[in-house]
Amino acid sequence: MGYECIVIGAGIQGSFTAYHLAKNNKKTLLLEQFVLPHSRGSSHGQTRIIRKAYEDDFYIHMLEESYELWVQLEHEAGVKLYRQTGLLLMGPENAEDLQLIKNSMQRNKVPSVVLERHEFSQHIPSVNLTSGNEAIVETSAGILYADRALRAVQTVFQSHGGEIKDGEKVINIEPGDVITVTTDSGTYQAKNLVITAGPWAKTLLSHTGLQLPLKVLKINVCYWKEKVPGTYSIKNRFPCFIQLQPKEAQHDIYGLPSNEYPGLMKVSILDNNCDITETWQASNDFVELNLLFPPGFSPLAKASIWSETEPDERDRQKDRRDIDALSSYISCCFPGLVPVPAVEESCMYTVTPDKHFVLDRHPAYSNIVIGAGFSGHGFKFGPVVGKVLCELSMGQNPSYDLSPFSIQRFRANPE
Ligand SMILES: Cc1cc2nc3c(=O)[nH]c(=O)nc-3n(C[C@H](O)[C@H](O)[C@H](O)COP(=O)(O)OP(=O)(O)OC[C@H]3O[C@@H](n4cnc5c(N)ncnc54)[C@H](O)[C@@H]3O)c2cc1C
Ligand SMILES: O=C(O)[C@@H]1CCCCN1
Repeated sequence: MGYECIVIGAGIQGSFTAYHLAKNNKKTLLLEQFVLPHSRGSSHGQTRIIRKAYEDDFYIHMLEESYELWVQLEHEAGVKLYRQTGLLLMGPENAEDLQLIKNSMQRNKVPSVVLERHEFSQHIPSVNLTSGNEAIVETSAGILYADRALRAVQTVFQSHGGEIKDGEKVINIEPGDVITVTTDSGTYQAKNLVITAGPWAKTLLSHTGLQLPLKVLKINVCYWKEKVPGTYSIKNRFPCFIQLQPKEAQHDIYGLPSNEYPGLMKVSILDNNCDITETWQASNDFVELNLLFPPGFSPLAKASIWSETEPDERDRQKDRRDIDALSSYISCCFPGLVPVPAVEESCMYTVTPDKHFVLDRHPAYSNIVIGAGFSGHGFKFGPVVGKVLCELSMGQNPSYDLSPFSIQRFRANPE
């Protein structure tokens, strides 16, 4: 029995693609290697940030629709998926990335409030603003309930006639006018295929003869205990935050208000778009990042903050340098937290050299569509990513200019 479309990978991107296909009356099969729900890819966990604080207008435009589609899913599934908390963005005055974000927010009329240094502690008493930093709050940002969202989108997909087969790993793909997909327990055929395999994208694409510059990084996700429970909680109206660091630090820090584990706040590290591109060609085991801290922080010279990993072997990676860097930051700026992580979890980023996604057709097979390389910031875009991958798969013109997300951009001499 053939399908109009098979989607490989039931993370947030594949699930939303399948959802849109089924809503367009396409007979769709969603294949997932693990039994659902699982925590071995990139879409698990209770929360993700949704924000419009981006440097690029195209992300902000996509997010405008994404917010609407999240609300639509809330109505369809009858569950609450979004909670407005605001996003506190802190960074060195006149830092280029902060200025670019501020400018694009202003250009796109993203609701925000500048917190002057003298009024900062009155509004956010539990955070020490680093000297020489400025702060801005994006008021409409918030959190998405990730696990709940994944369940909701899969349920609505099934209610539109979509079929999910979990616990079935795809082991081969034979391209053609009719594509044959072989799993460890069956063979399926379809006119179209969408590959949204997260950290396993490289392995799956190799069956189609395509190599993309994707790196899989293991991320330590840490939760820190509040000295006084509730200090940084959603109930106390504490926002999500992103701390931009000086360029030389090559990593930024972010956090979400305490919510999922009562009394514990999630604070982790993110890279700040610097030198991953430069180290791309290096065949070392780590992405080399030079860490440099603002005054008061313990300097760590030329440390590797994230381990590159094989997605099936991430638990073997035990690098802790990012945790040391976080402890220093927390001691300095979040005095209400115990600077030793209470819970450590892990997740994976699949990053492209420029941190923009891959949303494109396969260069050799136009009936194979690829969604990959979400580079640690793709969850919030799920509804729109699913929509454009569905449009590409149905042979329609996509609703957005997808040139920032093209495969062509990785070619040494793009035509
Ligand atoms: C710690 C962390 C924090 C993040 N924070 C944010 C945030 O605040 N805001 C935000 O917007 N984004 C955030 N992200 C990014 C976001 O979560 C990811 O971009 C997104 O979840 C990627 O989804 P995906 O569907 O591409 O991948 P995945 O969720 O990994 O899904 C891919 C699926 O494909 C399946 N698969 C792979 N190979 C096969 C095969 N051979 N056969 C069958 N199935 C297969 C996998 O098992 C997996 O379920 C964060 C990510 C991490 C790790
Ligand atoms: O996509 C986001 O908004 C977050 C920012 C912090 C790092 C993880 N991703």
